[in-house]
This record gives sequence, structure tokens and C-alpha cells, in this order.
Amino acid sequence: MSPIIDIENVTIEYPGNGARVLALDGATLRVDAGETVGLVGESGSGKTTLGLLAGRLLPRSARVTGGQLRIDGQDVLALDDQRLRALRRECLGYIPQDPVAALDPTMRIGRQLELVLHGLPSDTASLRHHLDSVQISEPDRVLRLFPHEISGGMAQRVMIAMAMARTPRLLVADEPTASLDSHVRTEVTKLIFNLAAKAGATVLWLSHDLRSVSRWCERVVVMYGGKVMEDGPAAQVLRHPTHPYTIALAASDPARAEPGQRIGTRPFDPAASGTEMPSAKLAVGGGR
Ligand SMILES: Nc1ncnc2c1ncn2[C@@H]1O[C@H](COP(=O)(O)OP(=O)(O)OP(=O)(O)O)[C@@H](O)[C@H]1O
Repeated sequence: MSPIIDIENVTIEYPGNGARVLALDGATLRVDAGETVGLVGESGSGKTTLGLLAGRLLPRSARVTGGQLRIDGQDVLALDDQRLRALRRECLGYIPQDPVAALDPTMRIGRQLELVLHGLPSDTASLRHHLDSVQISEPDRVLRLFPHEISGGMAQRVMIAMAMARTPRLLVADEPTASLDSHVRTEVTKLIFNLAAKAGATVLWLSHDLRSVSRWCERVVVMYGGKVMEDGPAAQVLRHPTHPYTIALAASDPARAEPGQRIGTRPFDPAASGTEMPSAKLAVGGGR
């Protein structure tokens, strides 16, 4: 059986100020169906870029300059628009970091959910059911509201409902609790993993929160400077890290971490370790 995510040596650049930013620098990752994978790494290490790549959801300015990508066996970079839309619809659920920005400000919540459900039952009872599944109270009222009329936490629950509405095979969640108050983070994290388990979805969980990763993910992948640095069972990677960056990372022991604790840039000094790994590499030669 082919892996659900098969990223091979992918390189992605963004135009920067006079130079290009190498966001992914030969990233390789294989994930089998049913796995729960925590993708961790400091800010700028390439997690979001890799998550967006899975659905070819990258901003227009991004340029894939090398490598191969298969999602659920399909060569995503070669798909035409129609097939790409079908892949996103049939296979992928995506929960973004910023739910409010991801919702269409001009459209009521109910209408946006209806569009996601295209081709599936989308009568009021069905819409209500999807909001119930993410524990939104008064779903009938919420269906009639515009995004600016709901809180950030509610918007994130709406995004979760949309991501799960078509029972995705792969759920990519990009720090979905980062914008939430600490007291609801645990609850929302549990909700997402429970819904994913019920749907039988593979989860790629992009996070700075080591505690949530160690609690919910069976496997941990550590990124640094656009590369995968370490990859293995969560308990092993976090308890017996081998790469200098992961050693520094795991020094902030997840068991002692506060809920929502972010992984900073503090722990690892590449110069001191003798390893050259700037976190966001600048490609030589200026813009393209
Ligand atoms: N739209 C963009 N335009 C230019 N550079 C970008 C863009 N998006 C990301 N980058 C750069 O690409 C590199 C990787 O960023 P990315 O957002 O993938 O990292 P990340 O690990 O997800 O960070 P964070 O944890 O802060 O979300 C960084 O240097 C970032 O500044």
C-alpha cells in the first residue's frame, strides 16, 4: 500500500528581500494511512509550507524547485485544476492557524458549510449536525451568522467542522489551537483527535506544543531549516533524541511543559554544535 503522504526531497522557495528564502530544503516525509504525526520545529522551520504543500495550497509566490510529492498515490504537482479540486474535496481536510482569515467574510457560516458539503446532504438538519459534532451550541443561530459575528474560538470550531465534514482521509492541522485561550486548547485538541479517529483519518499535526504532541501523536517529525532532522516514535524521539536540535528541543521536557508552551529558538546553537543549519536559508543569487 502506498503511503498517504509521500514527499521526496522537496525544495520550495519564496521571494525575499533581494534574495530567495529556502522554506523547504530537500524535505522528505512518508506517512502511512492511519498514523498520527506531530510535525514540530521552531518558527520558520518550514512546517506550514510543508502542510500547505500537501494540498498544493501554497501562496502564488512560492516556487517548488525540486522534488516529488504524492498524496494518496496522486502526483499532486502534476494534477490539473479539476483533479486537484477533487483530491482536496475527497481526501484532504485542512485546519489553518488563523480561522477568521480563512473564512469568507461576506458569506454566512451556513452557506460556507453548504459549499464544503457540495454533493452531500446539506439541509438544515445536516448543517446542524456538523456544528453539533464540534460542540457548537445554538447551531441554528450560528448558521445564520457572518464570520465577524463569532468569536475566534467559535470560528476555529467552524473550521474544524468544515475540515471534517467530508470525512477526510488526511487531516492537516496547522497549530489549530495557537490562537485560542489556554483553557480551551486542551478541549479543542481532544475534539480534533477524537473526530479524526472516528473518521479514520491520518493526522499531520503541526505544532509548537510538545505536550499536545506527546499526548496525541504516535510519531514525531522534527524540522529545522526546511529539512526533516529527526523522525520516529514520539516517546523515543522526545525521550532519546539524537540530533542536536532535537536534544535541545526535548530538554524542554514535555512532561514538564506548560500547556501551549511554544518551542523557541533558544535551545539550539548551530555554531556551537559545529553544524551549519540556519533556520531560514537564503538562496544565493537574488530574486527570480
Ligand atoms: N508567503 C511567504 N513569503 C515569503 N516567505 C515566506 C512565506 N511563507 C513562509 N515564508 C518563509 O519560509 C520559511 C518557512 O516558513 P513556514 O511558515 O513554513 O515555517 P513554520 O515552521 O510553519 O513557522 P511558524 O511555526 O512560525 O508558523 C520562513 O523563513 C518564512 O519566513
